Amino acid sequence: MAGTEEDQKFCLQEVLDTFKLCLSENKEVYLEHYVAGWRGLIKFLNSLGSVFGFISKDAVNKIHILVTLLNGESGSQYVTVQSMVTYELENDLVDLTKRGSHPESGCRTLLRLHRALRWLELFLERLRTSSEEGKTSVMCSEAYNESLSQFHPWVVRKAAGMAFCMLPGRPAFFEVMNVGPAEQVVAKLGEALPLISEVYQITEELYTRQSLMDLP
Ligand SMILES: CCCCCCCCCCCCC/C=C/[C@@H](O)[C@H](COP(=O)(O)O)NC(=O)CCCCCCCCCCCCCCC
Repeated sequence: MAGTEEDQKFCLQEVLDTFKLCLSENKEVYLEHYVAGWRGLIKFLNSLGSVFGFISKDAVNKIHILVTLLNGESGSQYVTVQSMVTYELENDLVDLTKRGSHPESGCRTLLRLHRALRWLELFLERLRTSSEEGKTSVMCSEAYNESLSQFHPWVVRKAAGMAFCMLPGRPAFFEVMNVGPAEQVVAKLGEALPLISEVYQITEELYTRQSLMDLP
């Protein structure tokens, strides 16, 4: 079925463009574009094969929760991450210390993606500075161990570790990024990373300020 979203090829440029759109003039993070950025990344993950299915399934679930909130009757409160946080906190829509009546709040859902964004930042930086012989599986697991893994139970860490071993080598990986020869991929990564870092940093500061870093 040509033309469906699933069929469209991943393109790093597209993800870059989406992350560019994420920040408003006064440095608020637009939820719509944040979610679209993740959608693009998941397209990439899906093109790597079904061993990554359990990862993309969880990410798709989380995106779905956020999109439902965005399109719901209080959608106007979810335009930016900042407005979402204010709205959910003011209306007691967040389980702050233990899981209760709001297991799928926007705040806790976004926090999971936010933690994964740190992994992405570390991984892409390794990829950008790697040599031709660099092993993507090693870069990926190092980035994971430095970030996301601390939030995952043993069984998830184990499954993730096994999936990383199935990652294609650097040349095939670069090919899937779909932006031309290796030097161009490296240049595009260099463009994308500051944008991803800034979105990460702004969210990190907001969540820290509001004591939302440990949402159950
Ligand atoms: C390219 C290789 C991709 C490797 C992806 C590395 C991340 C590994 C994450 C493993 C997550 C396993 C699934 C389960 C997760 C959940 O338990 C856990 C906690 O949620 P809960 O509190 O609701 O229970 N969820 C999470 O931590 C969120 C994980 C979201 C992962 C999104 C990963 C998307 C990866 C996109 C790859 C893009 C590559 C970029 C190249 C340009």
